[in-house]
Amino acid sequence: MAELLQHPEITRKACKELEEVVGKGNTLEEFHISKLHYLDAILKETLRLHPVAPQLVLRCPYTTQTISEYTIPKGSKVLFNVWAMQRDPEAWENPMKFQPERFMRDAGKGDYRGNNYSFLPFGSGRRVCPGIPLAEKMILYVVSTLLHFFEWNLPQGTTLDLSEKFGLVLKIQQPPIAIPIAKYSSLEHYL
Ligand code: HEM
Repeated sequence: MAELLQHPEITRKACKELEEVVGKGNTLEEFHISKLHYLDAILKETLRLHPVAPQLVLRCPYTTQTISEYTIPKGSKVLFNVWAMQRDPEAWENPMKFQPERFMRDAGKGDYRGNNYSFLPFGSGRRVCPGIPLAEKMILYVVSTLLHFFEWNLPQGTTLDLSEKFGLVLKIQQPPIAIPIAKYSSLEHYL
């Protein structure tokens, strides 16, 4: 939602997709979700720039391992800086720009199962997040519903600060305040 508040053109495209797939004023149902390709690309781009677990979960090898020219001694604590990997200019064009279209052009780039080492928002390997199907559906469902029924604006005279607060879980430093305006006058859309 914070990235969308910063990018009105992207929000307009997402709302247009919702109107085409769900229909003006219709309730979003589970079967619509797989048809929301642009919203899916928005989710992927958000998880690329703002991975929930920026360093994944600590790994600790049982035996000494050699990977390329690196030796990782048994018992080391290994963190993967996914935050940096997902902003690597060698892997991503204009890495600092919020551009959902990059995932529309190349669907393989947005594989959540950890096969593309430049994009690991849910981790990889045997400890990969088992909640991917639920997370993917629920985030798209909630964000799409918020966009389909409300127009969102920043309070007048305010700007959004997307600075992050690092930790095991990545958070936004200043939680954004946004004002919803109902798109429909009839109460039945909101009950
Ligand atoms: C946006 C939503 C979510 C994100 C970004 C996310 C991300 C992650 C990440 C990065 C890991 C660590 C993977 C690794 O180190 O390789 C993880 C682990 C895990 N996630 Fe999620 N997750 C999400 C939602 C969920 C949901 C909805 C569930 C359950 C319903 C869930 C259950 C778990 C569990 C149980 C683990 C530990 C797996 C293990 O260590 O074997 N997650 N998640």
